[in-house]
Amino acid sequence: MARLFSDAWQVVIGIETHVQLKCRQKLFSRATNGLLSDSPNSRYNVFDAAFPGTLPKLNPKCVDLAVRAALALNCNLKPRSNFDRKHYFYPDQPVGYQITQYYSPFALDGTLTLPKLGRRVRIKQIQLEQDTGKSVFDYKTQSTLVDLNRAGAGLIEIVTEPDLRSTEEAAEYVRSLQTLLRSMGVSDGNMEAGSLRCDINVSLNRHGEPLGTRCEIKNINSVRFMVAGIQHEIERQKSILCAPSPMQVSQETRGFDEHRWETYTIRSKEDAPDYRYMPDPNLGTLTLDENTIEHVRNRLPPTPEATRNRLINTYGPRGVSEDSIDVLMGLDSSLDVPFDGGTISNHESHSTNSVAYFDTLCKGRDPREVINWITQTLLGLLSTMGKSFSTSYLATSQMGTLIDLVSNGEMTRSSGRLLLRHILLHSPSPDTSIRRLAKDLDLISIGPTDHADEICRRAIEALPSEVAAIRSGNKNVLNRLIGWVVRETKGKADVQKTRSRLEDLISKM
Ligand SMILES: Nc1ncnc2c1ncn2[C@@H]1O[C@H](COP(=O)(O)OP(=O)(O)OP(=O)(O)O)[C@@H](O)[C@H]1O
Ligand SMILES: [Mg+2]
Ligand SMILES: [Mg+2]
Repeated sequence: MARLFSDAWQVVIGIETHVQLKCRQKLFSRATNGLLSDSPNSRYNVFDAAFPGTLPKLNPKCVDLAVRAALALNCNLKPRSNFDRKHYFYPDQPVGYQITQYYSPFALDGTLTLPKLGRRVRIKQIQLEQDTGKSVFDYKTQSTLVDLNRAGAGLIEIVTEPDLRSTEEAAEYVRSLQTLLRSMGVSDGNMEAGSLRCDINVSLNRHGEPLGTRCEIKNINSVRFMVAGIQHEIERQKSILCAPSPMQVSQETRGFDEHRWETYTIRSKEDAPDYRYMPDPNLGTLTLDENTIEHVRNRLPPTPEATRNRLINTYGPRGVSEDSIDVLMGLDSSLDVPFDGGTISNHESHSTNSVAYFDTLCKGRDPREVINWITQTLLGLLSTMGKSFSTSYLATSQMGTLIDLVSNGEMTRSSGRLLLRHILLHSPSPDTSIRRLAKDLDLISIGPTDHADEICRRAIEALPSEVAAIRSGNKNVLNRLIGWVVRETKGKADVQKTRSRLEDLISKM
């Protein structure tokens, strides 16, 4: 009964995504964009701090990246658009307004098709705007500290029509948008670091009836939180609409409580700030002529879809599964260094790092081995260390040597794993010889030498009753002898080779 009741409701979701542009300098000032590791207030200039008399100057490189995003999302680009002031008073926004494009955004009417669920999501508009600084409340001194490093950084806000119908669709939308923007070199798209943040609008209505009133969950920085926030919002709105004396959902701006996994009221519609939008008199019209747009269009990096197809066609026949290609494509690193978006390159390496890393490693190697090392061993080790994926931990030549040492039997797989772990923990310099390091760490296998034979003989001597059991047909006991050899060689003995060596020796007894 409860199930039938809940199915009567349609879930409607629209998403506003704020994306930090991967540009060296800010949107209207020449200050360099800050990194998370920078000390507070080390990356701003007089304009970002709103000194009187300073004027904005549009950074064409931000425009260039914004145009890339709009083209990748199939938008119509407006030949002329303008900037407006949106007023609100927060300490991390010294001038008292944010410059955005309210009346006339530069891109309209795009689409993003969700690759797995197949739904076409309409993009209502994209606007260029500034980021704010950050305020941090210090409990010790009971005061608010302001960091202006992020103030004035270039953002685009990508707004969908209310086209999404479930948490699955919302999650796939954000993930595919993230992959698209990364592969276009538009943004790091790193949700945890705040370079991609979403406002999620949720409403419920009965099928066939007009849309319900939306509540907006602000500033979501992970897909998990987004899904939990939407789920909670659906239940909350349902309980209002289905109460014994049903009520209307009131329009609200809500937050997501990461500890309680619930949304909570930030402000109601009545308390909504009056932004007093007005055209910014200090900025002229942003003009985008056909030549500029064509120039960007002709040099767009391949879309994730094109890259995925290429990978499947090239490596599929050589045994690499589509699933592992999807894992690889989801690995894009978030670069530590700000990227100067002005240099458009149609080479994938700056944007789809993990793919370029994989392509390079596959030259002369079995792609199945390479994909396993990247998506299983490397990724597994990184997750136990709480680190995120990056191709910068070891150069392709070093990773290549490591893979070769294992493939050609000079090192066991478990020693290779140990070596990789050592490298991740100690970050040796890019010119360190991996073979040398493996030798220094005593990880090079014992080969098919007398030494290996001798250890197997010692195992046979040490475990006479096990040998007797094997000789009388109990083959499983061989594992105990193999275990003994592996322990004795501190994991350097190759298990397969040890097995056949022991079998050979025992059969000759
Ligand atoms: N009934 C609805 N249910 C769910 N989502 C909706 C509904 N109506 C509109 N939306 C979505 O709400 C979002 C509105 O974003 P938009 O930027 O246009 O305005 P805003 O939220 O009022 O402004 P701000 O940028 O200041 O937050 C869009 O993504 C839109 O698809
Ligand atoms: Mg908006
Ligand atoms: Mg909004």
